[in-house]
Amino acid sequence: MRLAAENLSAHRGEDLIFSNLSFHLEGGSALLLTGRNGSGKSTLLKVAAGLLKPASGLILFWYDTDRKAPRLAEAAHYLGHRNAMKPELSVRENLTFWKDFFGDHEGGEGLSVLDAAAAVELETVLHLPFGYLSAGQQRRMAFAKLLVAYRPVWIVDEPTAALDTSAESLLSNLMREHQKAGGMILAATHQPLELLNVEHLEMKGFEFAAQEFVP
Ligand SMILES: Nc1ncnc2c1ncn2[C@@H]1O[C@H](COP(=O)(O)OP(=O)(O)OP(=O)(O)O)[C@@H](O)[C@H]1O
Repeated sequence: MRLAAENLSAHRGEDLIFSNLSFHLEGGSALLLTGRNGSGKSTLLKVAAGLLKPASGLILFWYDTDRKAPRLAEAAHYLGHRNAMKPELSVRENLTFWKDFFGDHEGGEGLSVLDAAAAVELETVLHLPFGYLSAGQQRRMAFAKLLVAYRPVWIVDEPTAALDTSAESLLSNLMREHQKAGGMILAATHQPLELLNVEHLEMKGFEFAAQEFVP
């Protein structure tokens, strides 16, 4: 498994947020994006997840040496700032929806809804409307969405924001387990995540990008 980003640049509105970024990742490794607020971390993750079109460059993903995915997004889960759960549906209904909607990607199998909830230590609140959970419980449950359907790549934006230290280490541990099973992680964070085989990329923001841009 291999990922290559070549000369990526992206705009938000009129502003060039980053330019000519390149990185390479192998299965089991992680790219950790750091940088001040507004420096472009979420923008880069959205480009990787196929939610924003880059102004230039490409992201390519290979399952093995000679088989390329049509798009990285098809092999990836994306967990953004928002949890993407319906507040009025129960936790079980939300996770069941996502499990059916995503289905498993080749190469692995997602956990059952109960096992995924147990993995984030919330199996006792499956019957509650998602909207009743605390902010930290909601974030943990949103993370369980990554577990119910298999994807080799996890793209996660501030996955542990608003979490207490024990939940932070719980999710870090689940991310390391994903890496040990050969998975890849792209993460933006202000907290230390303690992932394995980490490449760091510090985002600098658009003032810097404008100086660097070579169209
Ligand atoms: N829809 C938009 N239109 C115009 N500008 C935008 C839009 N969305 C974001 N931006 C700008 O793009 C820049 C990069 O934002 P981005 O969310 O990628 O930063 P970030 O590094 O993830 O920040 P944070 O650490 O606060 O999450 C910011 O200056 C932001 O104001």
